[in-house]
Amino acid sequence: MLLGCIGDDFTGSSDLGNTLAKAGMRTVQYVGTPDEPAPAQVEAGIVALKSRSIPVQDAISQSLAALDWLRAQGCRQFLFKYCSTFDSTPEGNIGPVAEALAAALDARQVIVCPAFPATGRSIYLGHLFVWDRLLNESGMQHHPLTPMTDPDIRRWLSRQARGSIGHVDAAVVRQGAVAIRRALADEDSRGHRLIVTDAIVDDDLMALGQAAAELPLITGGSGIAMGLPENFRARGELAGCAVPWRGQAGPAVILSGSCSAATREQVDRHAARHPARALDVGAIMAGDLDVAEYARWALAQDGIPLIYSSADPAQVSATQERFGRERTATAIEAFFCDLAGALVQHGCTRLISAGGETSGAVVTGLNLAHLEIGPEIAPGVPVMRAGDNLVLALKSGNFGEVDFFAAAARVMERSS
Ligand SMILES: Nc1ncnc2c1ncn2[C@@H]1O[C@H](COP(=O)(O)OP(=O)(O)OP(=O)(O)O)[C@@H](O)[C@H]1O
Ligand SMILES: O=C(O)[C@@H](O)C(=O)CO
Repeated sequence: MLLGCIGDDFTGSSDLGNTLAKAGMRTVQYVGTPDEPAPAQVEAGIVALKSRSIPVQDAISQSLAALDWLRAQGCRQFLFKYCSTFDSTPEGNIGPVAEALAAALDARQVIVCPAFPATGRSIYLGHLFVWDRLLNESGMQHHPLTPMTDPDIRRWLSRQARGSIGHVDAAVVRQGAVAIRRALADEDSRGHRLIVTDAIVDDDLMALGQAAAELPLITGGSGIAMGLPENFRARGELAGCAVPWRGQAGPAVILSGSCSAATREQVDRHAARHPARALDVGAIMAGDLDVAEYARWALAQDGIPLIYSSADPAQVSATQERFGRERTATAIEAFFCDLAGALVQHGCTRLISAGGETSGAVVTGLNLAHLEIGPEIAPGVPVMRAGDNLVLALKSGNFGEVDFFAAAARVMERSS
């Protein structure tokens, strides 16, 4: 294994898998840190954790355990993948995990770059934009678990990190890899270990990737991985032949727990054309919803059934005030976890899930060890094979066009 990656959630890890596989690396996503060695042909391994919204110390220890395993597989370069909207709280977990990984690897000049231009995320003068909106005006200020209220990534990160934060701005990034390397070294000599780098378009990310060829640790969204495969290719280290992909027919079901603006639109569009049931969160909290009945309902439908808890910010706030933020999230996720298990047990072969935490719960309910990366459905969302008769699509909250769910079901059937 050449490149060892640690993802702080499951959809984000599949987003990264998509980028690396498209760029020609043989990539496997692992569900948590494996107990066994990886097969020799894996070139990029992604250990998907569910560490974005857990206590800081737990996120650090899980990430360090993942790092140990990746090192034991022979990796020489490591990537910590977090959200392109920098989802985190003033306490963490991005800064503390990045610093712990850097300390373990004795890494300096650690790039911090959540940019992902294909989905509208760019960084200019340290500020994160989602299309033409600053992060804190993009809808992310209403996120149920990690409301993002500050668009200045340097300032937000400095609240989480022990060390000071450096910055390489767009004017330097535009000059290419040599200038970036020089600027990273300058920031390092000023004592900054974590260094936010601007990136507006894919070319910026390719230049950053080239500049990072010899760096042990890189952190960011999936965009920062775009330029890395080329470094391994240039050294003649990639096998270079694609792994064949087989599509999957059979019953498809959608589970959506994301409350993002994009997902809510996708839910509305899909529900207007296909069977759909909204979950009553109060009934989940009271333990009154029968998972088996929902699974039976879904598998008896024509079309592509959708079961969702997705709700608008006012409903989410009201629910959280009534039941508590953590308790609500945990109960909804537990419901989706059990429902995913029941659906697959009774014949679902194409399972689509929306939301990172939700997808973490779904994958946990399926007891999977690893996922093979397949074709792209939308920027940042691949199909993944999870066994002989099961494929998954794990959609990050804000990704995908308005008809994403139907498109996903179609791409899942396709062989390449
Ligand atoms: N109706 C609701 N009321 C309150 N909380 C909800 C409701 N529906 C879902 N949730 C919780 O909100 C959280 C949504 O997070 P999730 O990561 O699944 O989506 P997302 O943040 O939009 O996706 P991503 O992390 O991929 O951007 C989950 O913990 C989920 O359980
Ligand atoms: O980077 C992103 O936006 C996604 O891969 C993600 O992590 C959302 O959970």
